[in-house]
Amino acid sequence: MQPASKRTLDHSQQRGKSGLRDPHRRILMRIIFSVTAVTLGLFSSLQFTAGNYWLASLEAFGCLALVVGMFRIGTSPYLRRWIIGYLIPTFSFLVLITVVPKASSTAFVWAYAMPVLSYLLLGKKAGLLLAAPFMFAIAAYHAVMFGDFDDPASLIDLFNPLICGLVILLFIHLYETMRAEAEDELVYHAETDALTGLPNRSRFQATYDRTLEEARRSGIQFVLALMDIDHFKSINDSLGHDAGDIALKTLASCLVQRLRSTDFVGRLGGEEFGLILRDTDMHSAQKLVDELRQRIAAMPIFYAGEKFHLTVTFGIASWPRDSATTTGLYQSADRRMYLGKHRGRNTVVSDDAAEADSQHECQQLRANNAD
Ligand SMILES: Nc1nc2c(ncn2[C@@H]2O[C@H](COP(=O)(O)OP(=O)(O)OP(=O)(O)O)[C@@H](O)[C@H]2O)c(=O)[nH]1
Repeated sequence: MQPASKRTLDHSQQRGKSGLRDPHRRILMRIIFSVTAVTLGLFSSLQFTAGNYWLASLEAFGCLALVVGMFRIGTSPYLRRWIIGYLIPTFSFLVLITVVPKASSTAFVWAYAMPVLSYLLLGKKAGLLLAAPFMFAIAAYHAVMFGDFDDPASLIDLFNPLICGLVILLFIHLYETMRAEAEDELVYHAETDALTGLPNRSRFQATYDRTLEEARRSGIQFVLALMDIDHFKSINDSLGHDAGDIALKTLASCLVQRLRSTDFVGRLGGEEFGLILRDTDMHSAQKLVDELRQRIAAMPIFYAGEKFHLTVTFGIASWPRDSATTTGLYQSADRRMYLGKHRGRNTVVSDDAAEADSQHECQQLRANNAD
């Protein structure tokens, strides 16, 4: 079965893209923009001095666009468009200086830089799609212009740069494939709870923060549910730590199976789990969470020929009803979960009035737990 965490990732976070991660792409693009802007600025003033006014204006315009890009690239939501918008004219320019008459005879070496840049900035698939046509154009031009197919010495001269280009493309493709896989693997382990396969606390927190940002933009409400296993210590104490581990794993797959693909579940630590229920009001969430609670209570857990059951307590809070901030919402759900424990466990607490009445009970319980 696919690991639980993979099935709970939202689309925006699914991995599969290769190349550098966005923050690194932005840094690299800013450096590339600034170097190109300085170069174009210099060339523009030289062309102006030489009297080539149209070329000077074109280069000055390019320089200006890049300066704007330097400021926008850090936060622009259209990073990919900026990259493509930069690479296509740059590669076209490199093809141009290769094919214009009396240009440098070694200008074709720029073709080797194309796959490096486009793979790093766009990833494997888009990188190949963008670099290959430009490299092919340069190779075709060389074959037509300098290939004397009757002269073996000329053919060797032609094949050397062609084969070198192919080798570079092939190795960058292989390297990027392996690098992207290794990075995905690392990120997966850094964000995943090893026992249950669920997203761990840091991944949950990142998703929770992002959900709130999205909810602020869209105005669509969501519910945060915190869940804690009841008397888990006694399971460990009576049946052993392995039985406790089996219980955690069984519980994790139950949560993943029951929730919608748009919802998100993570293990926050120990026997505590967090659930983000998107596009849901408090009434529907309470119904769903209570069904979940009953399902968990009825679910048999098998260990070493033994069958046992466990129960859980939920505290739930709704955005924006209970709080408009991540911290406030979390505190609200956490407070209610503690109240549920205090009221005898195996329950779902979402009631504000009851909560207000019992603030001091909760504080007392926390103090006891701290002791
Ligand atoms: N088997 C197992 N036990 C764990 C793991 N992480 C935490 N625990 C145990 O979970 C237990 C938590 O106990 P408590 O915090 O006292 O909570 P509880 O017994 O569930 O009591 P209430 O929450 O008040 O209902 C401890 O015994 C921890 O050792 C784990 O990964 N595996």
